[in-house]
Amino acid sequence: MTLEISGLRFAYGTNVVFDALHAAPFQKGELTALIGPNGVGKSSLFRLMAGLHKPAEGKILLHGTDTSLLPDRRRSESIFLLTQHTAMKAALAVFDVVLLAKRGWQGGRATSSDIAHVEETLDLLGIEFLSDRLVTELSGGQQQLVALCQALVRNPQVLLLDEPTSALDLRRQLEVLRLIRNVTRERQIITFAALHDLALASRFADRFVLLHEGRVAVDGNPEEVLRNPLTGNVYGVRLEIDRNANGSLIVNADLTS
Ligand SMILES: Nc1ncnc2c1ncn2[C@@H]1O[C@H](COP(=O)(O)OP(=O)(O)OP(=O)(O)O)[C@@H](O)[C@H]1O
Repeated sequence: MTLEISGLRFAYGTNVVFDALHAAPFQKGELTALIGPNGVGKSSLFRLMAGLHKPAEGKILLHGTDTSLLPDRRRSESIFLLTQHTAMKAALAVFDVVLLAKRGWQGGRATSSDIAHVEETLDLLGIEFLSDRLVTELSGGQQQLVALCQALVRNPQVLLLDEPTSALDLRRQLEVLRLIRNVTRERQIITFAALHDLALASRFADRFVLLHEGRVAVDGNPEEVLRNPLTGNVYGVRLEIDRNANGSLIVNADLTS
């Protein structure tokens, strides 16, 4: 199974965000970090992939099927988008919002297997102790973990995570990205995460895709992309890349002017 993007053109009115965007196919079991400066189009690309926007031209193909032709229900079962600003406005318990996500479009009562799956997923993210708390009364980071739980419990084929660690503390950022990478491999999901912390992203992503001026500017494994001189140029910084004793990449960024 692959996801392919070809000849994608998309604009908000006269603001052209993508102009003939192409990317090499994305494979199942791979975590891709979607990177680029603010406003480059990461969230817009996610919304296009999730079918919330329609491209003016071009296609997004999942298993060779144009995703814009999939019925809404099929598309929402296959592709899950976790947005940056997940609204947790209903005064429902954590367990119930995750169960609602699990049930999705199905009517009727929750089965014992649904309940077991919700419990397992809360446990996987280490937030089973929040089960009975109202989501409206959680911290920003706790809400982000609940939203991730909603994503994982759905078992999508494509997982789109828009800045999934932005509200998390240092340890949680590492734990959550490790979990996302492991789940991606074990369940053979095609996962994308929009991330701004390139050093953190390089520790867990298989592939970096850097967006710039409506296209893919650099694409490759994290080290290749970070060492490509274009990457620093796109961000308007001088980048120096090193490795620490554990083999993790160190990313030093300096202003060029
Ligand atoms: N609903 C909208 N209507 C009009 N323009 C929009 C809308 N959403 C985004 N844009 C514009 O489209 C461009 C891409 O925005 P997008 O949110 O996709 O960028 P991003 O890479 O996700 O940014 P960030 O890193 O800041 O989250 C920006 O110029 C933005 O101002």
